[in-house]
Amino acid sequence: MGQITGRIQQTFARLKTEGKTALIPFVTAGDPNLDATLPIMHSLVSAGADIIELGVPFSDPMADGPSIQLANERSLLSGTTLMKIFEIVKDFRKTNSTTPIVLMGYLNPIEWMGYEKFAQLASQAGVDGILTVDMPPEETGGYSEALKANQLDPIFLLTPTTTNERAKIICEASSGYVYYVSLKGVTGSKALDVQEVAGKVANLRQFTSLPIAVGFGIKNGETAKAVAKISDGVIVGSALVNIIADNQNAETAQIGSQLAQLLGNMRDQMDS
Ligand SMILES: O=P(O)(O)OC[C@@H](O)[C@@H](O)c1c[nH]c2ccccc12
Repeated sequence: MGQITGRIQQTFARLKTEGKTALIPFVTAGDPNLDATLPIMHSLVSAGADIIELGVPFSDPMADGPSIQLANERSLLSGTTLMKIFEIVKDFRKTNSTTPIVLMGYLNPIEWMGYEKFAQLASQAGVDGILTVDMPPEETGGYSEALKANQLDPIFLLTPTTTNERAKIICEASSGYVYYVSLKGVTGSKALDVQEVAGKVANLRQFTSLPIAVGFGIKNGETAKAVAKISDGVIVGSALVNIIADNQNAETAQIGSQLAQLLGNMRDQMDS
């Protein structure tokens, strides 16, 4: 008990020795359908993903913009549940034992299942970290404890309006990495000010030695490269989810290759 499996820590340690920044794609599990998710995950890894953020669909995803809201709808329509997501992760682990998986979502489905049962099943499936958008780190009431007891990293969000006082609390409650939200607004927003983000990330370093990954508004190789220079991880969501939407009636292999094209370009630019 209490032993950290540490796939996330190991990944960041490896990247550090390679002089690279983590590339972290987000897709909603079950989008456009349940069968597509496993091959999509493998495509993302082949294209250079270091960690996969897998969205757990929810009917009222208030932090999400239109693209990911629609992904949530497609996923729920295709019958995605937490239990089915655990099955997908289990299948993924049959051939990939190294790429960390972070489940990303809202508290409601997790509360329904109960923290302890959720944490046990997620861990058994091969999940590594949990990011619950609407869980404030100050009021974890057994949530973080249940995760940690099951070797899961609790990951929390920091935003441009987070005060230093709260940043300290959030960093202390986190393990694995912390997620810096680059701008005010919802997912899939337009412009990200790299200079401003650089200043914020530098400020956060005083509160944590954990890796700091940045998400929101990164949609091409150029921005990915710029953000990679000033952070430890580049998170890309809506740009990938838009590709899934545009190809939702295509063969899964086609979706995978389209996603790999964008992600591979980001990888190349980040590493160059
Ligand atoms: O979509 P963008 O702008 O590329 O940002 C990543 C983001 O989508 C992903 O990390 C995410 C999906 N849903 C969220 C809810 C809250 C915070 C972050 C997220």
